Amino acid sequence: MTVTVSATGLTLRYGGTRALDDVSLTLGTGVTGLLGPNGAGKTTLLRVLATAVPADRGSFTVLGHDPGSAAGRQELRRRLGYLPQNPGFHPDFSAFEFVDYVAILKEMTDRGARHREVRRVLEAVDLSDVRGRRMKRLSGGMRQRVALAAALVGDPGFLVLDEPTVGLDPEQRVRFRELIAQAGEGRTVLLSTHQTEDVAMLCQRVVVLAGGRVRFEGTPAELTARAAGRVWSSAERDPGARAGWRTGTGMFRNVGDPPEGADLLEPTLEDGYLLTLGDGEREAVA
Ligand SMILES: Nc1ncnc2c1ncn2[C@@H]1O[C@H](COP(=O)(O)OP(=O)(O)OP(=O)(O)O)[C@@H](O)[C@H]1O
Repeated sequence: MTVTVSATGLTLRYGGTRALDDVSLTLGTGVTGLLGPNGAGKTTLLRVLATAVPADRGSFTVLGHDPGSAAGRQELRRRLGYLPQNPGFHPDFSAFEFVDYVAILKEMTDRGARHREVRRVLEAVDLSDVRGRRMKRLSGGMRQRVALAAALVGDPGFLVLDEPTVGLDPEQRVRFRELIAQAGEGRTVLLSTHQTEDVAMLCQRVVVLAGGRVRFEGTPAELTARAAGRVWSSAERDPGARAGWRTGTGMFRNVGDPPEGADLLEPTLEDGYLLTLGDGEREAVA
């Protein structure tokens, strides 16, 4: 993997809360998923990497740019696309006006070139037909796509997406996956999500964060492999299971340390994720 983003010892406190606690990681081109329970520090990490908030300690570089200096920060921001958790929309802006507004903030001063770029990114997210429609009249899924289009303005090398698929219906979610996969070709994309399925379907790499610390960094297959031999079927909930539930077949699916001779099942990425978290943390999983 050619490293494009590298972070060392990132630490950030909010009062008594350590939102990030000595986080080190590396990213390469392609899509990396960031998983973690509520309050794990995902949004904080994305905000730090997007230079929206400085870390108390630690350092990082993005595409060779070090935000430690004003010049490095500016270069980094020029190469960055950021879709925050709650992008603020002016409800009366049209989709075109919203993306154009972001393009102006991204220093695109030539009106003609800027408008061509706005049309290009709206086309990329399949919204050319509704570009004149007011934001307040777009569906939630369309609004998310407008926000993605805005993040894609200027062809950024590093794309940071904070829970981009939240609130989307299954069809929109799949459509969004297509767009993110396309965006990940030749770019570094880091997206946070609570959907282990998004990670299994989309990501080449995955980072698990809990309590502000990195608990896992690797491929989705490696995270899934953590649950190999640790998922089994039984007629009743196995008391030794860390998690267990009756599935649609009527049988229980148990995750944990199986008894002798258990009827083992194929693990999923979600199983590997659950086993990576501690007991208290697992309860916090959304
Ligand atoms: N501005 C802030 N002021 C005080 N505490 C904060 C602030 N932002 C985050 N925190 C705290 O830092 C910790 C990490 O929060 P963060 O939002 O990064 O987690 P998250 O993994 O994104 O959670 P979620 O999945 O719920 O969005 C939490 O304990 C949170 O309450």
